[in-house]
Amino acid sequence: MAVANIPVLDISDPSQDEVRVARDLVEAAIEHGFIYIKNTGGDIPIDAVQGAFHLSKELFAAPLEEKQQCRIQKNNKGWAGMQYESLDPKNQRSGDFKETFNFGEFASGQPQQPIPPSITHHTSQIDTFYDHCYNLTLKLNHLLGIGLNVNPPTFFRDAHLRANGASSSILRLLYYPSLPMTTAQPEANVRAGAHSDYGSLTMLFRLPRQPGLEILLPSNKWVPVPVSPPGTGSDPAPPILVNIGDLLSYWTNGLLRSTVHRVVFNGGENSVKGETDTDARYSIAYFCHPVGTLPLTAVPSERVKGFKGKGGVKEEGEEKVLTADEHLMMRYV
Ligand SMILES: O=C(O)CCC(=O)C(=O)O
Ligand SMILES: [Fe+2]
Repeated sequence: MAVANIPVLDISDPSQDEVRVARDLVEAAIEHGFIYIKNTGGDIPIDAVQGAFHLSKELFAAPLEEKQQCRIQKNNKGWAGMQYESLDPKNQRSGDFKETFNFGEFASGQPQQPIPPSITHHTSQIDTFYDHCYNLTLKLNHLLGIGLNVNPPTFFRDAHLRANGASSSILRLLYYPSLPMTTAQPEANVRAGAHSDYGSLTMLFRLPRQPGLEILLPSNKWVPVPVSPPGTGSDPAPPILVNIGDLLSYWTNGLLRSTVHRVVFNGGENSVKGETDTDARYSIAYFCHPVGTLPLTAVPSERVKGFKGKGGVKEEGEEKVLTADEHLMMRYV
């Protein structure tokens, strides 16, 4: 059965040539919009990832009232219950079969939002994990700058630096309960409806043998994205899946691809060999956004400027330049 042919890169191996890795990253971002980053603990310690999954299980197992006290707000932070979100409302009859909890950035080690009391003893762990994700996305943004020959190569990295202002970046825990036998109607077959992500980059952590994610190919065919692609089976953790979001695609005139994806119940015709787990599924996403007030001016890269794809930033003087937050607001409506 066909699976997504997404390249696996090792960006934490110091013996690798940085420019070469950066170019491979850019080519994968152009062709697939998705890239696997080998996870050998070099950038994010393996026990930090495992710890985040344990914490996630504790959080979703907390009493309903505790989670309801933290309901998601307009600022996109907090808990959303089953079928609250519908990522593909045109094609879905019911909401996504999932619960989510969104963490915004902490300030001085403290959450800026209500946290279920059951997990308050883990707040510093959440803060640390958020920071690991933030730092890895800075590294990825730097590599994209190098790979696209942006002048200066720190252009994208600087656009995401906390020191330059607040961003809408979110660390999201996701819990997809197993499907009760009695609800096996076709419309219940969606854990997360078809969508593309809004920000610049997303990093996704998954658990071994917990498949379900699919991407839509340019040929309009859905293919599964294996959790552990060839070459990663003996790594201490599955690779981190990185994908390009709508903002970065817009900013690069469509050169970098923001690929539509969804999460389905496994066991269907698209299931990956050896990945047929039917339990509840947990995943963790970090949605990276630039500094909110940052104007999305033309990327100083010949390759980006020379690419005439769909949409894209306006030439100076042509139209109002959007800020990162204005771009996000447009995506919300
Ligand atoms: O859970 C997953 O595998 C993907 C989730 C996702 O695409 C999202 O939350 O944007
Ligand atoms: Fe997504």
